[in-house]
Amino acid sequence: MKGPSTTSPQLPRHGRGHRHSPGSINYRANIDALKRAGVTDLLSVSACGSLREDMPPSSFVIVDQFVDHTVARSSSFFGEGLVAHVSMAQPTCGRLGSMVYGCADEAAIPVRRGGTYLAMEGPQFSSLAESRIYRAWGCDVIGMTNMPEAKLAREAEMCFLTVAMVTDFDCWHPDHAHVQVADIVRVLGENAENAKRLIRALAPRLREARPTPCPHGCDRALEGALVTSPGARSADMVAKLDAVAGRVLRL
Ligand SMILES: CSC[C@H]1O[C@H](OP(=O)(O)O)[C@H](O)[C@@H]1O
Ligand SMILES: Nc1ncnc2[nH]cnc12
Repeated sequence: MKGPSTTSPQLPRHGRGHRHSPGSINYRANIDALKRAGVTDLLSVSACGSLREDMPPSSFVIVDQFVDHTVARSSSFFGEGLVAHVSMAQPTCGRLGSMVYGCADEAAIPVRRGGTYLAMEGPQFSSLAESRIYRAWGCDVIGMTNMPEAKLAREAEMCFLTVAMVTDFDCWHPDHAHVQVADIVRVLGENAENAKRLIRALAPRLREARPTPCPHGCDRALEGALVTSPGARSADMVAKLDAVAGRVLRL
């Protein structure tokens, strides 16, 4: 979501025609490009499996926590020559969460506030044993894309929120067949209109809220996070991170 006087750009993370697998999406390029385009608030709308009986297919869940179980992705903009440690204690933006919840309520879209998203590596779906473990861990929904997206959005000082569109019961439910792509695509199609209504309702609310700083500090996440002393910073890294971290690097 871009600043007050602009429209809301959308970015299909799997590329046009769904060419990128969850593990091969260039998440850093996506977040960097959005930051350069002036985006301040990022709503991640994602198809997810449900790990709970009371979050059935077609329901929407406003995710507020993540368990990152991905293993093979670049999950930070920072590293050798420019080290930073941001907090992920509250990985989603509470202000964005309240706005989305209000919009869903007004638009009579069934939505649940709060849920933990298990990010798996994929691209294969989970085994029954894995699905049962994630349920035992207290996770609510499962997907393959929101990590490292949420971590990178935090490093880029964006307000970030995931709306999980539940499409299936993964493979743990004794009364439901295990998940298949065709079911996900069908349920997504049935819920596309609700997702569009939600986003349309959110845009004007964001425009009203945005002139004020984020009350949860998402837009200041890098303050106090850089540990590499100015004299030891790699000029290359500083140049590369001009959009993501320019605000604090120029201080
Ligand atoms: C097409 S089924 C599996 C695919 O769906 C989800 O993607 P997204 O989060 O972009 O909606 C899931 O994480 C998998 O990547
Ligand atoms: N069951 C599932 N596991 C992982 N990603 C998903 N996306 C939609 N359903 C999913």
